[in-house]
Amino acid sequence: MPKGIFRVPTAKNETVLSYAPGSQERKELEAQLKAFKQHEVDIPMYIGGQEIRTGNKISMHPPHNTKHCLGYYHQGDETHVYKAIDAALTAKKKWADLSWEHRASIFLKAAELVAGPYRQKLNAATILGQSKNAYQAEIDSACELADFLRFNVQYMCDVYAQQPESSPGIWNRVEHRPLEGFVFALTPFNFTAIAGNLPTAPAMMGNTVVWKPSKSAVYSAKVLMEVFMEAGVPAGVINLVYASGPVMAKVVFGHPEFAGIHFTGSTGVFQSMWKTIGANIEKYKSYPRIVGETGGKDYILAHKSCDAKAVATAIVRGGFEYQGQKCSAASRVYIPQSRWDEIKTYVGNQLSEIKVGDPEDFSNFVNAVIDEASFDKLAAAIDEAKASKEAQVIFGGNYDKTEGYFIEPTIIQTTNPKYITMQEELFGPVLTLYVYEDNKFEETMDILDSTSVYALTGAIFSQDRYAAELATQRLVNTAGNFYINDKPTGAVVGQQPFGGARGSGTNDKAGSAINLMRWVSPRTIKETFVPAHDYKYPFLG
Ligand SMILES: NC(=O)c1ccc[n+]([C@@H]2O[C@H](COP(=O)([O-])OP(=O)(O)OC[C@H]3O[C@@H](n4cnc5c(N)ncnc54)[C@H](O)[C@@H]3O)[C@@H](O)[C@H]2O)c1
Ligand SMILES: N[C@@H](CCC=O)C(=O)O
Repeated sequence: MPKGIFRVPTAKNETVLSYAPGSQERKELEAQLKAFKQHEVDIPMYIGGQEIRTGNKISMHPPHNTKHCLGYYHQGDETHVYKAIDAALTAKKKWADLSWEHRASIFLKAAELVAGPYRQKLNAATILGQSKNAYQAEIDSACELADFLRFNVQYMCDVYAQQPESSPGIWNRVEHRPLEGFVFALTPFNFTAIAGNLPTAPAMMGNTVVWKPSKSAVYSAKVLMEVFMEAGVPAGVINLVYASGPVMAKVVFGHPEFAGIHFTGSTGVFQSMWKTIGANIEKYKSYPRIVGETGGKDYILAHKSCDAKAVATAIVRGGFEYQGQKCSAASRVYIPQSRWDEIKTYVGNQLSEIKVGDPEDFSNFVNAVIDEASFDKLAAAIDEAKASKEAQVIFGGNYDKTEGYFIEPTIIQTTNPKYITMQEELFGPVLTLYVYEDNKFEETMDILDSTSVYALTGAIFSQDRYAAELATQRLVNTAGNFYINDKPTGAVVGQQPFGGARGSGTNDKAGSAINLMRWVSPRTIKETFVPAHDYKYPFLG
């Protein structure tokens, strides 16, 4: 037990390295990419500290070079999910009883490993497995992940420090117990940092975890697991399983010790899991915590007073970085008529410079989308727009899956502000734009508010302070992360706590004390120093 009231190191955001030609980090990353490509990796599951190989081997291929095989992972089944739950429950007591400062040390060490010796392994695995360019990998798998780990340690202390008042003669205190049972972490393909955060945040608070990554991000998940083990996460605290989503869901949500789910992914999957949990509610020992950050239909709204070049840059970066596969990516845009020609020219100039291709060639800004299903969905949306009377493809519109799943950055202009792609998440480099009459700014905000079920991120561009304030107020429920004169992507841990409401999730703000609070069950302890010896009220004499 601790013999001091310790202060953890103050968290600071990890510096983003430049990867400029000739830089040390670039040489290291290139060497790591080469090393990963030279031999096929064989990835086991990690359950209770054991490496589990089933022989049911699934091959992994870079989305931008589908003929290349990166290696294999061993697919599990129902029995492995049960094993992982048992391992988590077995490890639980010892882990929950470990003093918090030792848990803190483990995750602070993990952050140092991420920022140091594992940086280029994580970046290279993310570049190859998830088709991110060097900059996108760096801000995700190196910087955001290190930030999650360091800031969460600080927030853990903030949670523990929340203590009640005590009146004379008594001492009230609250302890933040981990949840009873195990936590299920279910992670998406698009951010290695999110895959690292979802199991570690509950674990940091004393929980043990069963973790299933996306099948498209197993390569980086394996490197994450190596980091956790080297940092000293004990056997059974985080168990990495690759079984299909529905198989995982059946076993996990049917288990009486299921204590909570930490999910990031699509809205449809989240809603179906919530229904299953609801249907099973009588099976559980406690009411499970359901934390999910899900889809978005994120917007840019430009006012007639906007800085046109800044809007154009926000469209290009916010819409097309990482192929628009950020939940925060700008995917619907509202532009006033009087500024459209100017903005369109700037967008066109920037897009004409952008190269699409393999992320291992550092000059490519846009790389491949994650898989064939995503490619086909995006290609179909583009074709539909080309054929529609309400829409036209004004930039891009080409696609090709010969070598990898490449979609050209595409802008659809529509005359219908409720056109299908103004409403539904596509999750790719396809953005839809509507030009409104300058005097319909307020009406356009009402349309924006009622067009989509999502409320994740949004941006207003305005040099007119009254218009900026009006939009901030009028659009209050349209985004959990709202930007003024900036693109709606790129939230930084510790600076812009991230998450949305409505159909975009439970808004428990990843990388914040709000999120960590979901992984504890507080117990209030009242101690009375001199207990009463008489039952009578004073006025009874
Ligand atoms: N709001 C946020 O913070 C945030 C961040 C990143 C991604 N996202 C969202 O994630 C989505 C993209 O990620 P994705 O394609 O990996 O999402 P996804 O919903 O397809 O998958 C997420 C995880 O759920 C699993 N899964 C899929 N179907 C399942 C089922 N029927 N039962 C149980 N598990 C199942 C997947 O294997 C994966 O591990 C987008 O909708 C994006 O907006 C949101
Ligand atoms: N936090 C990231 C998005 C994560 C979702 O994919 C951003 O703000 O761009």
